[in-house]
This record gives sequence, structure tokens and C-alpha cells, in this order.
Amino acid sequence: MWRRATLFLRVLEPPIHINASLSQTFTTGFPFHFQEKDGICPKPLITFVLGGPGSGKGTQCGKIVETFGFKHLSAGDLLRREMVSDSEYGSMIMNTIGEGRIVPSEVTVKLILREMESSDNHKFLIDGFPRSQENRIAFEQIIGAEPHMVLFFDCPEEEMVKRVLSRNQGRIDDNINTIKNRLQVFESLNLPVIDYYAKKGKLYRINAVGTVDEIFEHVRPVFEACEF
Ligand SMILES: Nc1ncnc2c1ncn2[C@@H]1O[C@H](COP(=O)(O)OP(=O)(O)OP(=O)(O)O)[C@@H](O)[C@H]1O
Ligand SMILES: Nc1ccn([C@H]2C[C@H](O)[C@@H](COP(=O)(O)O)O2)c(=O)n1
Ligand SMILES: [Mg+2]
Repeated sequence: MWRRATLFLRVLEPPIHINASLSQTFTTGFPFHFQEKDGICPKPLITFVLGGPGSGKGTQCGKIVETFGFKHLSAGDLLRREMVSDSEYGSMIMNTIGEGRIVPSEVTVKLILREMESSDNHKFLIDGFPRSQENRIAFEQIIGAEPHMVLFFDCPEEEMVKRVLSRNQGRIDDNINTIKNRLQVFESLNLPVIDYYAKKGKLYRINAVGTVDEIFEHVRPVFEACEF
């Protein structure tokens, strides 16, 4: 039931090396294998969801899924799941997340790819990715696709820190020291990606201050304006 979506996906660079243990679960080369639905292979619609730690990306993704029927892929959640699995990357991921740094792009992109390939939905919300230009380039190289739009939840640091410290979900990075590092990483590595998409005309900046429902009322028209 797999068919190559060659026509739809933009090929940018030669495939990067895929290491032995992951190559059994991930497709080598690109474009990725996309699930056929009702006899046709739909074009994947990719939305990247960016914003600082605690800006509300995951919360708003939940509402977008409910309202617009996307498949939500949180890069952080995929990494946390990999971390507690038997993966050879477990301890590396745990140390990296614990210090508020970014996991090597190849690992993260392949986790995303695995989820995309096994999904029967063609509309993807990719949350917390790309966190760096290196992440972005790895996605383009491995998956051979670009987002049709990018949401940026713009939230003051003080509010992000307050939200993260009261999240209470047992995350190893929800402590003041790691948050300081994550904020620095956001500024130095993630803001350039946000600028990149702004220059390409793909960025939708959402004011992330207010109640969850108020913020969603800024998000809704962005999706309503799209023809899916
Ligand atoms: N508009 C809001 N007002 C107050 N609290 C909020 C709002 N949106 C989300 N929260 C809460 O703030 C915390 C962080 O939100 P969320 O997990 O959605 O952020 P995130 O951007 O995904 O963060 P991270 O990058 O750390 O995963 C959660 O406890 C969530 O319930
Ligand atoms: N593209 C990504 C996304 C996440 N991570 C790591 C580092 C983050 O601090 C952590 C938590 O992510 P979140 O749940 O806040 O989106 O996961 C990464 O290395 N690369
Ligand atoms: Mg999140």
C-alpha cells in the first residue's frame, strides 16, 4: 500500500548517511513513502509550530487537531518516548534534554519521518521543530519536503518561565536552570529559523499572551484561510 510521492516533494540535496540501527526502521533516501488513501496518494501538508519553551505550542496544537483534523507530531514528545525506550540513543537524549540543548538533527528527523510514514493522515503539525537551521536542513534533506506554513507563538520570557514552572508534568527540563539554557538556545538557534521563514513569506506570528481560547481565536483564521 505504499507509493512514492515523487511528484509532490521537493528534492534538495543528496540523502545524508543513515546509521545502521535506524536504517531498519526508516526509509533510506527520499522522498518518504506516503500512505495511500482511497486509491490516491495525497500531497502532505506540513505546518511547523515554533515558539519558546512554554509558549503554548502543544496546547494550541491540541486545539488545531480537534478543529482542523491534523496529525500532531511533537518533536519533544517523540524524543522523550525514544528516551525511555530501549534505544541506543536513550542516555544521549536524556543528557541533552536535561541540559536544555538540541539533540542531533538526524535522530529527531528520523523519528518524525517514522511517524509520517505510518500515518494515514496527510496533514501534519510538527511541533517544536525545526529548532535550528541544522534541524531545518536535515528535514529538507531526509524528508525532501518543506512546510506550507510556519506558526510562531510569540510569548514574553517571563510568561514562558511562569508557565513552564507550573506545568507539573514531571519533565526533566522543567526546572529553572534548564529553562535558562532553553531560552538561550531558543534565542540563538531557533530565532534564525523563524527569521528564515519570515523572509520566505511562510511565517504566521501569533500573539501567545491571553487565555488558551483567546489565542486559538488568532490561530483559527490562519487555518480557515488555507485550502486543505
Ligand atoms: N494561554 C495560556 N495561558 C496560561 N497557561 C497556558 C496557556 N497555554 C498553555 N498554558 C500552560 O502552560 C504550560 C506550557 O504549555 P505547553 O506545554 O503547551 O507549551 P509548549 O510551548 O509546548 O512548551 P515546551 O516547548 O516546553 O514543550 C502548560 O502547563 C499549559 O497548560
Ligand atoms: N527539534 C527538537 C525538539 C526538541 N528537542 C529537545 C530539546 C528540547 O529542549 C526538548 C523538549 O522539547 P519540547 O517538548 O519543549 O518541544 O527536546 C530537540 O533536541 N530538538
Ligand atoms: Mg510542548
